[in-house]
Amino acid sequence: MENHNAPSAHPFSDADRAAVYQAIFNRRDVRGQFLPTPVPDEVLSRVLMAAHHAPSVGFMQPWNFLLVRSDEVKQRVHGVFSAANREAAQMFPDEKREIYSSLKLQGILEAPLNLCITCDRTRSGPVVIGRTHMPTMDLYSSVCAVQNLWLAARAEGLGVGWVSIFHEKALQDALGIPHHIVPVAYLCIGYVSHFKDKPELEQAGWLPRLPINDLVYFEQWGATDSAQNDPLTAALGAMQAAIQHQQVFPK
Ligand SMILES: Cc1cc2c(cc1C)N(C[C@H](O)[C@H](O)[C@H](O)COP(=O)(O)O)c1[nH]c(=O)[nH]c(=O)c1N2
Repeated sequence: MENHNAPSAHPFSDADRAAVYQAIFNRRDVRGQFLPTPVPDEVLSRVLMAAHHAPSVGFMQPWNFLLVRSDEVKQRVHGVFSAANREAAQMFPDEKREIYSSLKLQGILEAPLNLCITCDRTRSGPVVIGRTHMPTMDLYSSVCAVQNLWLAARAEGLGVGWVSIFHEKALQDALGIPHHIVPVAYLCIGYVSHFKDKPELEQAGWLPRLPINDLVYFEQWGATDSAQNDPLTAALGAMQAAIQHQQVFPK
């Protein structure tokens, strides 16, 4: 993993670079392995600050961070999840419904900390640099904050699980969020007994990880390198196989 071609101004050592990839490749969506150990404020302040340093369209910073620690509020949110989850199960075809119902899809009550990351779509007025023609960019900015927090949390040894099985209005009401503020992500956060090696949905046979070479196009939509002789295609294929066999980016 040595970076022989790094320009001289490259600020990361090989070890630092490897640590970034380690956080990315060993991050997991955690639903079931939470420990009750509280998250110290020093650690929490670091992951929240990482979220606050995410990119945002027009530097809009449309996020807020609503921390939930009380059992009473968690129970309310869990009720909102349960109602939506019962409806969700009915939406899947018969052959998938049984697996769906067996999946654990949240750790709201077990995680010592819950966090709702929101998007205030009005934050810097109606005209925002970069959002003039694609209005959803503010929502994507809040998602960038989620991902920053998720990776920082992994580096801290904290598990994060994203729960999105809610009626939006019911979640807003449970948390006292005004209806013009979008609850982008409801996250369950805490130390964990272990991180799984693979996504739980992959392990459960729900879906496999897609081959990256089916997703990379050249010059025009849909144009994969079907001859498989492009060096990038070869490198990506080899890397995906190695990751699948845990040969690179070990924990
Ligand atoms: C926008 C969004 C929304 C959700 C999720 C993720 C994202 C990005 N995920 C987690 C998701 O299932 C998980 O990321 C994938 O299965 C891949 O697994 P890893 O995150 O790599 O462990 C998720 N998981 C879950 O158990 N309940 C949920 O409601 C959701 N919702």
